[in-house]
Amino acid sequence: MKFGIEFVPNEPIQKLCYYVKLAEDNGFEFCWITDHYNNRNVYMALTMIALNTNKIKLGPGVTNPYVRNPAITASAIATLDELSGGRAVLGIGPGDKATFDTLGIEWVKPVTTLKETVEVIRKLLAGERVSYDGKVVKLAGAALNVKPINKDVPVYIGAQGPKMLETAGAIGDGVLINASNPKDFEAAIPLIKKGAESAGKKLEDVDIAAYACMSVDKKSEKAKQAAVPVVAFIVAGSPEVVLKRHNIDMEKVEKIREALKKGDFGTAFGTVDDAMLEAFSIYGTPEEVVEKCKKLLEIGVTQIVAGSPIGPDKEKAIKLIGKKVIPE
Ligand SMILES: C[C@H](OP(=O)(O)OC[C@@H](O)[C@@H](O)[C@@H](O)Cn1c2nc(=O)[nH]c(=O)c-2cc2ccc(O)cc21)C(=O)N[C@@H](CCC(=O)N[C@@H](CCC(=O)O)C(=O)O)C(=O)O
Repeated sequence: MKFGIEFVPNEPIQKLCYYVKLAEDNGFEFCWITDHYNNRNVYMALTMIALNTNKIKLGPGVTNPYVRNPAITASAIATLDELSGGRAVLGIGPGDKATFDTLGIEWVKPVTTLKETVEVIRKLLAGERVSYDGKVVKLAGAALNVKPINKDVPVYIGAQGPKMLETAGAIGDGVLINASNPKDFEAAIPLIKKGAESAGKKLEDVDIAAYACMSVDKKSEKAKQAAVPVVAFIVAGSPEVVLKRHNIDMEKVEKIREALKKGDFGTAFGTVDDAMLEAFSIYGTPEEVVEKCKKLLEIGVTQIVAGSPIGPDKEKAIKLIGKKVIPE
């Protein structure tokens, strides 16, 4: 079981560098930086982190094929790979509709767009001059001057929907699934397997990462309370099929959605119940978290990504996970 860590670049990058170095020193193998237009730039964050670490693999977790031309993303990843000494990974997903509505971007054929984007990025990173006349992606003789150290930069697909999961199995070296509970992986893994096999691969060729809301502390109740705000947002953004899978009280979901819209965080967070916390987070003492991680491993998850909030105290949580959760 591999362990990754996720950071949202919503605080000064120097602070993120400190946390990622601490994570590297505590046995985390992957660092994933989220990509949303309104936070600090993902590639500037990754550059600073690369210069302040020397082992941990790092990349966007996840970017999308709409806000940058594929050649720009390929150039950024090649540059990151060169300056990190071959440690770049590319996490890319379909992006989210709310963002594209805000930016006036049309969310055209997300599955097709992602497939074509990943195909041309791989060709560019392999040093090819690329002409491509796809349904969405068009290139006419594009080529990079910068060469990645690793010609096969691993590509992880951020996916949740069934078609996207199948596509991820087919085109990805890994899948990053925003989920924390075995039930979600029971549903996802057969789809990833189907996609992998349709591309002549085996399921074992795909790194299945649980991109989890994690909260670890010596005191279980403290860890639980720290997870509440993140779980409120996950509940509000979850599709009905996922909420029903976990028998979440739909009236409470509506109450949370309304409260978040109004900025009434007290009501929103106060409505989060234990069923929601069990469904959408991995929280507790290190011992409790180890048991929850074991269940994910049994179901076929191969990487656990400690996502926000990581713990009530990030620094303590990173050390606790390193010492008591990540196997020697
Ligand atoms: C497109 C969407 O895929 P989805 O995987 O469910 O999208 C939800 C999220 O995965 C997506 O918003 C991600 O970008 C969210 N996301 C992040 N999004 C961000 O913007 N930034 C991040 O940093 C980020 C991190 C992240 C990490 C893990 C993760 O799992 C997701 C993450 C969807 O609706 N899929 C459906 C329908 C697909 C579809 O549109 N099909 C159409 C079109 C087919 C075609 O495109 O050709 C059709 O069938 O006609 C499906 O998979 O079945």
